[in-house]
Parts: sequence; structure tokens; C-alpha cells
Amino acid sequence: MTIQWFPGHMAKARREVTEKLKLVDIIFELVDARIPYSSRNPMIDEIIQHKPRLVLLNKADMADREVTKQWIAFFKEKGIRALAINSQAGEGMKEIVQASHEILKEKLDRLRAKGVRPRAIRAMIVGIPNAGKSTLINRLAKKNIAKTGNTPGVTKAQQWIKVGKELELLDTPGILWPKFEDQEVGMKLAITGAIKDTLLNLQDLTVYSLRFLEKAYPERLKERYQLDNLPDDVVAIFDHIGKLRGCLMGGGLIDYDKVAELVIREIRLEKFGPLSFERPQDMQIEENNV
Ligand SMILES: Nc1nc2c(ncn2[C@@H]2O[C@H](COP(=O)(O)OP(=O)(O)OP(=O)(O)O)[C@@H](O)[C@H]2O)c(=O)[nH]1
Repeated sequence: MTIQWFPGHMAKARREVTEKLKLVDIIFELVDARIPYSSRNPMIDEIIQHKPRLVLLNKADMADREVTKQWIAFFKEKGIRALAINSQAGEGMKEIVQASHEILKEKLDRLRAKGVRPRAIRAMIVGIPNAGKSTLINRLAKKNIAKTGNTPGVTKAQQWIKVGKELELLDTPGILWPKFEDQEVGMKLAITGAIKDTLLNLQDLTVYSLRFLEKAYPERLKERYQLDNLPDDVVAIFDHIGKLRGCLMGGGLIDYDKVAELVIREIRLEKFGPLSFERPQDMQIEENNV
């Protein structure tokens, strides 16, 4: 889905999430495990206020396992529970239900102490486009989509998906915008497919990606393109890949657009293995935005 994020559109998205907040006990904040900082909405704390939340690091199968562990520890330090999941394969689904109960334990215990038999926990998913919201909903839903009538306070009828006996999930996720003002964040969103790369210059994206691989995964880069060492000049890497893979124009000149397409395609096809494009220690994360 391509969304043009105009100010009016952002305000509408925010309003929709705020309205639905009243209906749920917990928010599942879905982010891309490869870019847990860049794939968060910049105003998420302000929007969801003090509503309990579970951060879901989705697409964990495509991310560096060790780095994902560091992110989970990072969130834990901030008092936020985070889980690594793979919605496509359905990994981590039971853990979501379990963690939700643990996060809401005090509230549920209080209700029990008052003699109220707790109902199923109600949750909604929020995340930026392409985070995997529909995939996760379908995974959790199996065939358990339950229609409930009009819910007071909201104009549209909400449908709840039953996930086992103890969790109900709102069938429509909250779609929020990413932090796209920042150039580097934009690069990471493009390389992971969260925004269309037609919005960026493909050669710039490739320069960014090669520099990133050089720094974070030099051995994988050398191995993939048979490089004995990594030249300082990124153009020399383009030239080398162009010659190696036959990305040439007439007269034997390197076709840089073809090299760019090839590198980006190979990153997306996981030819370099699972990659994490950001680590918690590299991020300058404002305290109040986590
Ligand atoms: N490898 C992998 N791919 C995933 C995972 N979850 C989702 N995807 C893929 O990511 C892409 C986006 O998933 P969607 O479920 O459409 O994302 P969405 O957040 O609903 O997207 P919008 O409708 O744009 O808001 C699809 O190609 C999914 O197959 C995952 O855990 N692992």
C-alpha cells in the first residue's frame, strides 16, 4: 500500500488510533527487527500515552539474531517488553499472548481481587506501512474472526479476532507514519522496503548500503563480490562489481544503474544473510521517544 503522508493524513491516522485506543487494554507496536528505531512512528509515545504496550520486532528471520537480542535488552532497560517474531512463518505467536498476560498481570489481578472475572484481553496492532501488520493479523486470526456489533463511541463496527480464549485483537491495525524527514532513516526505510525506492536515487541508496556493509558486515561483502580488500573509494567497489557481474554499457563502461539495481536486489533477497541495519548503541535515541 502506498500512502502519501500529508499533514492532514497524519492527523487522520492519529485520530483513528486515538479513538481505537479506548477499546483496547494493550497496544502491539509492530516494528521491523532490521530497523527497530527507524521503523517506529516518531510520535508513538505521545499517541498511545500510558497504554500498556508490547513491542514486536517483526521479520526477525531477516535480521541479525544477535543484534535483535541487543534490541530486546535495550527495550527492557526502558521498561518496555519486546519480542522477536516472524509473522510470515508464525513464529512467536504464543509468546505474544503470554507476554500480554504478563504485562497486564497487575490489572488482571486487581480485577480478580474485586471479584470481577476478567474478560479476554483486548489488543490492537499499530505500525508503519509494510511492517507486516496484515500478515500478523492473519497469522493470529487463523479462522477466528468474530463479528461484534456496533461499539459505542466509534462510528464503524469493530471486528474482533479471537486468539485463543484469552486474547481479542482488533481486525484493523493502526497505520502510522515513519520518521522520514531524516535522510538516513529514509535510506533504511527504502532498503527494507517500507518506502518505495523510486522516492530515492538508487545509486545513492547503493552507496549508503555498500558503506553500511563495509562497516557492519565487511566479511560478507568481501565474500559476496570476491573482494580481497575493501577500497576506501566506494566507486571502486561499484567498478569491481560491474566488471565481475558484467554490468557494462557500450565501450566497456560500467553501468552504475545496473550495479545499483543488482546490489539492492541481492540485499533484499538476503544474499548477504540476515542483516540488521541499526544497533541500539549506534542510535541517538531521545530518552522521551522510547
Ligand atoms: N520475511 C518476513 N516477511 C514478512 C514478515 N511479516 C511480513 N512479511 C512480509 O512483509 C510484507 C509486508 O507485509 P504486510 O502484512 O502487507 O504489511 P502491512 O504492515 O500490513 O502493510 P500496509 O498494508 O502497507 O500497512 C509482505 O511481503 C509480507 O509477506 C516476517 O515476519 N518475515
